[in-house]
Amino acid sequence: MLGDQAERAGSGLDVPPGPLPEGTVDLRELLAVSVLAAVKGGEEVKRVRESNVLNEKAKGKTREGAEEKMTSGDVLSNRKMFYLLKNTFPSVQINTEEHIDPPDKETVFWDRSIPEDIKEKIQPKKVPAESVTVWIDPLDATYEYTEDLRQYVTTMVCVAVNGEPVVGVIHKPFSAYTAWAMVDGGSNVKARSSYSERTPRIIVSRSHAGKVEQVARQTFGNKTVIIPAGGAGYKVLALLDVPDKKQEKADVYIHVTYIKKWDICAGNAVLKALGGHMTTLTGEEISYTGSDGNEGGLLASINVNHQALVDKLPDLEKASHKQT
Ligand SMILES: Nc1ncnc2c1ncn2[C@@H]1O[C@H](COP(=O)(O)O)[C@@H](OP(=O)(O)O)[C@H]1O
Ligand SMILES: [Mg+2]
Repeated sequence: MLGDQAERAGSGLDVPPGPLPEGTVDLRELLAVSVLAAVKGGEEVKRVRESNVLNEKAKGKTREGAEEKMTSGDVLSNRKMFYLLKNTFPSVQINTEEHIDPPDKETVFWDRSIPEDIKEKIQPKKVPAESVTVWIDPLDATYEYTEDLRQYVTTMVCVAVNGEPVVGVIHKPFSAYTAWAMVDGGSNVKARSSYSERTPRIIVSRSHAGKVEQVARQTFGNKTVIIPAGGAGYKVLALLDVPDKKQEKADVYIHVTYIKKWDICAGNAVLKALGGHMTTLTGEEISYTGSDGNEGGLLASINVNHQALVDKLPDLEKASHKQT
């Protein structure tokens, strides 16, 4: 099935097809290459997991003291995704989670094919190359990946224009599923038909939870259903209509600790394209340019009153301080 999907996404070439025009980039082409990059990265992620040789390493610690891990899945996916995008759009700023080792350069190029569904739904749209920032997460839910909890794992690409998330791709390598969306363009994924606003099921981190569980209960009531899950990509997909048996469903996604922009940009773009919202806990938009960190926590929702949720969340923040 992944084979079909890779075919639909186009394929990589090992020789350059000739330069694209400089100075401007076409967001539709960026979307097509982002889908291809997420699929190709996903193939590496899957291959390494199936080999059972992860070469797991500690990368450091989060501010909260959780161990940050890195595996061959992260490194090899990163190389594929980064060079596919960099070789196709050399003048675009690309920010990626993992370190790139220039001697390890990969010769992989886009074959210029745009998948039919993208051609049908999206019109070409040129923007200045310098206004674009691409964010790559070569393996979201690394922690769960090392525990062989494959359902949580995604690869993601996001394209921001002047800091606004505009194109998002979230790919599940182990389910051969890809969601993509472009703000004011189109998408291959949609919102569910209904959401529970009064008693929302809240999806939260299982490995970087902070105090999110206690405070969510204090804010939304003791009966609130809390779903702990890995991966920011997975948690955004939980808010949407995703045809994957292993995908849980939720009404709101909340994250209270620090998080990096490559973890959240693609989900933010997808939600925004579908009329949803991803903001800090105080309702501010997140700018996907400059620094790679997001300090204000995360609140993501779609087809519910996002502002009403924001208005409840100061309580959540106060409650979190009381708990210490
Ligand atoms: N406090 C924190 N500091 C740094 N990264 C964090 C973090 N909380 C979450 N993340 C990152 O955000 C992603 C989703 O987290 P979670 O699964 O806990 O919801 C994971 O990305 P990666 O797996 O890509 O590293 C995780 O490492
Ligand atoms: Mg990652």
